[in-house]
This record gives sequence, structure tokens and C-alpha cells, in this order.
Amino acid sequence: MSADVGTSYHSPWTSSPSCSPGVTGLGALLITNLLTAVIDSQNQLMGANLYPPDTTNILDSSTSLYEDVLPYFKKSQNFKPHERNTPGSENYSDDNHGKGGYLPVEPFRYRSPIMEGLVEAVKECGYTFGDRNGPVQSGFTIQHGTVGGGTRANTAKAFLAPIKGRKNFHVAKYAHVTKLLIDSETKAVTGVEFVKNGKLYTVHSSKEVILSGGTINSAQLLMLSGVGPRGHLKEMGINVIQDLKVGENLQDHMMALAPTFKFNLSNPVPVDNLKNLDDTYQFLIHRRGPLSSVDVLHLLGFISTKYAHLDVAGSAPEDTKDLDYPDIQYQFIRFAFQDKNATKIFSDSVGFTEDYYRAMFDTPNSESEILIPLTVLQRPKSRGVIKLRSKDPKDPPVIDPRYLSDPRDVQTLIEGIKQIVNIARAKALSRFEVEMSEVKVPGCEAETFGSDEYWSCAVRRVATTIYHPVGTCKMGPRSDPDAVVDSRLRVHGIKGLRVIDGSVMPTVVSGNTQASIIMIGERGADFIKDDWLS
Ligand SMILES: Cc1cc2nc3c(=O)[nH]c(=O)nc-3n(C[C@H](O)[C@H](O)[C@H](O)COP(=O)(O)OP(=O)(O)OC[C@H]3O[C@@H](n4cnc5c(N)ncnc54)[C@H](O)[C@@H]3O)c2cc1C
Repeated sequence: MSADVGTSYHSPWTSSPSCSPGVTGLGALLITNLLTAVIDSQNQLMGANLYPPDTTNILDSSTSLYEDVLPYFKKSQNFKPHERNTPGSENYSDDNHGKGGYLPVEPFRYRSPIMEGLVEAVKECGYTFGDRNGPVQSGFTIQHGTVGGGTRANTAKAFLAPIKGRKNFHVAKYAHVTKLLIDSETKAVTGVEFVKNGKLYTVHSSKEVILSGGTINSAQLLMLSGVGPRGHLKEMGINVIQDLKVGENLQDHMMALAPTFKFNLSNPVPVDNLKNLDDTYQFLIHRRGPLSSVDVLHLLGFISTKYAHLDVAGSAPEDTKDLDYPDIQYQFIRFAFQDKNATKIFSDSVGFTEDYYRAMFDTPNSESEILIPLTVLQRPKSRGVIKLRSKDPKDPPVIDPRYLSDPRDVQTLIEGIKQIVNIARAKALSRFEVEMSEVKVPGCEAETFGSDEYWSCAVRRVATTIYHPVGTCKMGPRSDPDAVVDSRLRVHGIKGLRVIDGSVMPTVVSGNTQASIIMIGERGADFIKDDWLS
């Protein structure tokens, strides 16, 4: 989780060339956003919580129980459910939500009308509807956000602001950490080197250093400091202090923005500037209305495709229907009729080129309002890698996400798209006149629209990151040759160094990553207290 403390880290780093021609360097935005220092100031405020089978992904075998980490999810939260009997107040259980923590979490206060239709449609298709935080993840829900009183929260506002006056707490703003100081004889961390206003500083540590630079930068800093794969560090001319597989195991959730659905065809609602003024008033005075929300995006669903059984030991294809092991998540985005401004901003934000923008957004939006499902791959099989470009800390690392390099990832996304196409055909949506746009994704003209071959082509062109990279400082026991940190987040073989951020996840969780990373932070804080205060 980032702390919005204005570091000087604003570098337009990009990943390796894309396997999706529609995206200008697949994952490009992943990297630029990661480096703006304010990730969770930019994120979509989706507060997905814990799903029990995922605890085995974020913990090692010594602590694999849901019950062990659930208290840490709850600890950080101050969850405020909807008032009773308002739409959306579906069976929240205090068992799965925390109260009194620093981070405000609440359901969004506004629902776009099409969302009512979608909620009915998923129910009609037999999906469970209700709170998805808890022991069962499959189904749909009105998502909660890290929102307090209608305005965005982030980890800096929530966790740092209330304690900024503490005497034992100091934040060096606009500082760029360049190296961890590690004694090559004793392998003990002695401090940190950083640059601020062009001047190099050193801070010495008497107990330990906590590295929380995120999945890209924690890996980069470890390697710059001599902790990483021996061959690669030697190649970079860096003295090897500890040979560990830092930078490997990079994984991320990919989303396919397809297909585009047109709706309200005979009476599309355009952007209404007067209504915008009213919405602004509603937000500024009451913290309500569309501006207090992320609009239709806050409908969220988790489903298990016919491939999910492959991930569950002993499970057979016929079990898939009842399997609660979602490999696809859905989110949705909608645009008003002929809303060129918003569609262009969104298209640019995911890195689409002009021809993709026209096919996916502009052409269908010139006819009606549009709705685009984001079909998100929850359990990617592809693995990428981060390497140093040079030993200069200002040089961006080489980020090779290898998205969709495992064909199973494409197959799963295709199944996810097919299921959402079925949902869009539900009777409940007929009053919204929903129709799939058949404008083909550029480069896929030769395939028959809607065939597996077409979706496979489309997925490879329009899938992009949903910004959940993890895994480059993998947690695992010493016996695991790929592990970088142990189950108490200490770097193997190095004294006085922990990594506490998303990079430690051995496998990405099924769901948005922020809540799990905050949980890792809460748990890591207890490890430190246990080790030094007892
Ligand atoms: C656009 C976007 C939308 C997202 N939406 C959601 C969402 O809706 N829901 C959700 O659950 N998750 C979302 N995420 C993901 C979530 O925000 C991340 O998984 C989470 O913030 C990662 O936490 P972290 O602590 O591992 O790393 P980070 O949040 O990246 O924190 C690392 C911090 O270290 C700083 N840093 C790095 N290197 C240095 C250095 N050398 N010197 C000084 N400082 C340094 C960085 O500036 C940053 O502040 C989104 C992410 C993005 C980018």
C-alpha cells in the first residue's frame, strides 16, 4: 500500500513491448502508475476482502488458516454498511468486516439505473447476490470502496495522517531511496541511502529496515543492494551478498475489455451539463450522487469457469458448476451517449491506440450509451520477471510481465467473456435494449465475430493490466529455492531486513489486491512488535 507522502518517484517507466497491439506497450500504464508514489490514491477504491482458499497463497504452510489472517483484514477497517432496507444492504456480517480501524470502507452511495438491470440479470442467471467478503466468494455483489463519507480514502490519509504528530515517526518527503546498506561480511543491514533535493543522505538502523517499495521497486532496491540472482547481479557489476530469486515470479491480473454493449438504443441518455452541475452540488454539499461513486463499476462478480477445477486438487470438470474457486472477476464501466471526453480519457488510460479506441469506444458510443465488462483473470498462470537495466538506481528496471504467455490464461478469459455475453442476454436487461456491438477488434477481422477464435484474437489484443502486480519477493520456507522472504517476511540470509508489501505474495490473491496488502502490513507490524518488544 502506498503512502501518499509526495516522494519524488514520478518516472514514466514502461514494460517490455506488448503482446497486445491495441495497447501501447502492454502494462505500460502498470508501470507509470506504480511509480507515481500514490497508487492507492489512484486506484478504483475497490475493497475486495479475503477469500479463504487464498490464505494459502499469501501465507506459508506454518500459517495457512483463514482465521489467522481474518483479524488483520478487520483490524484496519472501519466498515459502515448501508442503512438497513436501502438497496444494497445485503446481509453484511460483522464476522467479515471490521469496525473502528483507520481505513474507512463503505458501499458507494449511488447506483446508475443500468446497474439495477444488471443486478436482476445476474440473479436471473442463477448467480448468488450478496456480500462477497467471507467464506464464499462466488457470486455478485455491490462492491465496497475505501471511501469515508462519500470521499476517497487512501493509506496515507487513513493510516499516516492520524499519527503524523508522533515523536517516533518521521516521513522524508520527496526522497528517493537508492540503496540498502548491507555489510557483505555479516550480511546485516546497517541502514538506507537516499537522495533528497539532489543531496545523498544515509540513515543508520539499530534494529531493522522495512522495505515497502512495492512489487517493482522492492525487487529493484534489493538487487541494487546485492540481494538477487547471482548471475544477473554479476552481469550488472553488483557485488553479490545473497543469491536469491528476487524479481522472478512476477504476476498480475489481466483484464479483457470486451465486448462492448450498447444500451438504451432508442433513447440514449447523453451527458447533461446541467445535471453535471447538480451532481457537483450533490457531492459538495451532501457527499452523495454520481460523483461520490465510481458509477456502474461498483457491481462486482466472481465466477468459476470450466477451467477452475484444474486449480483445485482432486477436483473434476463436472465439479465446476458448484466449485467456489473463482478464476474470473467482473467489473463494469458505462459511458453516457456520445461522451467522447470520458471514453477518450478511459481509452488513453488503458493505453489503447486510436484504431482500438474507435472500434471499442467511439463507434458504438456514437449510437448509444455503452457498457463494457472488464473480464479479469484471477488466477494467472503466466509469470514475468523484473531485472535491472543497470546499477544506476535512477535507471528504470526492465519489466517483462510475459502477460498471457501461458495459453491457459487466454482460454480462461475467453470463458469469462462467453459467460458475460450470456448474462447480457438475460430478460431482465431487455428494457435497457442491450445489444452487443459487433465492430471487430482491429487485427481480428478475419475471424467470425463471437467464435472462440475471434475471442482468442481479441483477448490477445485488448487485454491489459488491472494493476495488481505481486510476487517478486516471494514468501516461502528456506527449502523453497524460489523464496525470498520467510513467513515472518524476513529476507532469507540477511539480518535486519523485512519486505512488507505486495511483492511477498507467492501467488496473487483472487480479488483486488489492496486489502490483502494492507493485511500483510498489519500482520508484518505485529511480527516486528513480537520480535522487538518481547
Ligand atoms: C490505477 C490503479 C488502480 C488500482 N485499483 C485498485 C482497486 O480498485 N482495488 C484494489 O484493491 N487495488 C487496486 N490497485 C492495486 C493496489 O493499489 C496495489 O496492489 C497496492 O497499492 C500495492 O501496495 P504495495 O504496498 O505493494 O505497493 P505500493 O502501493 O506501490 O507502495 C510502494 C511505495 O513505495 C514508494 N517507493 C518505491 N520505490 C521507492 C524509492 N526508491 N524511494 C522512495 N519511495 C519509493 C512508492 O512511491 C510507493 O509509495 C490499483 C492500482 C493502480 C495502479
